[in-house]
Amino acid sequence: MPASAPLPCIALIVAGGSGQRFGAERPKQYLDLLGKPILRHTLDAFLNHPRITGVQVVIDPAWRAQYDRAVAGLTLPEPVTGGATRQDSVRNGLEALAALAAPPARVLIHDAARPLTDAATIGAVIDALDETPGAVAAVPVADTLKRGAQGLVGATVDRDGLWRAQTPQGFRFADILGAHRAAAGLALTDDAAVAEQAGLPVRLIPAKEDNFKVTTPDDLTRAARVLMAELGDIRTGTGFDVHRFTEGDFVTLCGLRVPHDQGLDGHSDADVGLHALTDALLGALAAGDIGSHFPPSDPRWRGADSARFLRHAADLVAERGGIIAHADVTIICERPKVGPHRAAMAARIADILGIAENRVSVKATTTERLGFTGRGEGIAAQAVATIRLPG
Ligand SMILES: Nc1ccn([C@@H]2O[C@H](COP(=O)(O)OP(=O)(O)OP(=O)(O)O)[C@@H](O)[C@H]2O)c(=O)n1
Ligand SMILES: C[C@](O)(CO)[C@H](O)COP(=O)(O)O
Repeated sequence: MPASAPLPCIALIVAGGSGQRFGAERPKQYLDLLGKPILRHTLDAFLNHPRITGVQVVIDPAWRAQYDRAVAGLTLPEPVTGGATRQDSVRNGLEALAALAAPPARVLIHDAARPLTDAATIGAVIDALDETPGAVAAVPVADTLKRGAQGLVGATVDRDGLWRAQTPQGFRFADILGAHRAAAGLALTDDAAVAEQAGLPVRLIPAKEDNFKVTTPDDLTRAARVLMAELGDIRTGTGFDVHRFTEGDFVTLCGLRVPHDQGLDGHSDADVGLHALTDALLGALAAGDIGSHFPPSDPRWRGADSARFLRHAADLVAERGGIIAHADVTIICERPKVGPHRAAMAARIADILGIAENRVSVKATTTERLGFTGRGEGIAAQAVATIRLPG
């Protein structure tokens, strides 16, 4: 039997508040969080969710220009005008959805001021609607609760069974529309309370602490910290190396034996490219330089294959739980010509580092016959590497 199509589910994003507790010059949902308005973070979370079939935003038209900035580039239905309270704004949004030619079967009501909602929570709230008319994302209370009285502890409140309600709060559409209509005039701070008034069962969906509501400036700082931690600790290192020419008939460059009428002088195989890149990775890790890991005074490294040095640096990144995002090496010499070997060199580096070839670049330049490389006295190389460590 073919599986039935998922029921349409609209995300109703309420962004009609004025953010009095935040106290900014504009409502908090229009403030930037790491360069993007809070509202846009929220919208992206729902627009990118495969189970959400549409998004309707509720706003205060006084802030229309800010709204337009936040949704630039998106195709959304015209926003609905909010009301004096969150409850009014939600009801206005539901009425607008009810007026559609095809109202949705389900609705997820969500605060614009919760920009860090994860896909799993959205999915879990939607899934719960198969069994119950309502579902609310929530976090169990973990702290001991006190009721205050004139700055003193008046009483300790039993926290057993207590949860902190978040959004999204999901409902079967006809149920919550009726419940909101019936609750008009009451002062209820969330839609689960509206459903409760109507006697609708609402399931608690364990959610994440990171799905907090931006209410004060401290919350905005916290949200930026959470996003930065998700990005991880991104670092860039640079490396530079030089080896002089000596007698010989090949040079080793970026792990490849390149025929030439001279060789390169060095304790190891004198691979300037791999040495510069090893230093770039060590630099990104703030873990010293190639000389401190492989001292030239140590006979073990005489004539060594420099791939070993580079692999060691890559292993150090992996030991820290990191990844190598890219590596870029520039070889500086008049001769030999590097161009014909560039692709093979990049492939060799990618192989040593265990990363995709499209994350490695090998370039070459001359110095217009200027300086020691220009006079053909040796080869220099510089490298840049970017790594990402866990945040
Ligand atoms: N009249 C209102 C009040 C609130 N909201 C929205 O409801 C969500 C949660 O409300 P809250 O955090 O209380 O926002 P504000 O009312 O803006 O804040 P404050 O209470 O500090 O003024 C927010 O996304 C807010 O924009 C709304 O759409 N219409
Ligand atoms: C809906 C809500 O986000 C659930 O925690 C909350 O009720 C919003 O309003 P509040 O004024 O910040 O309580």
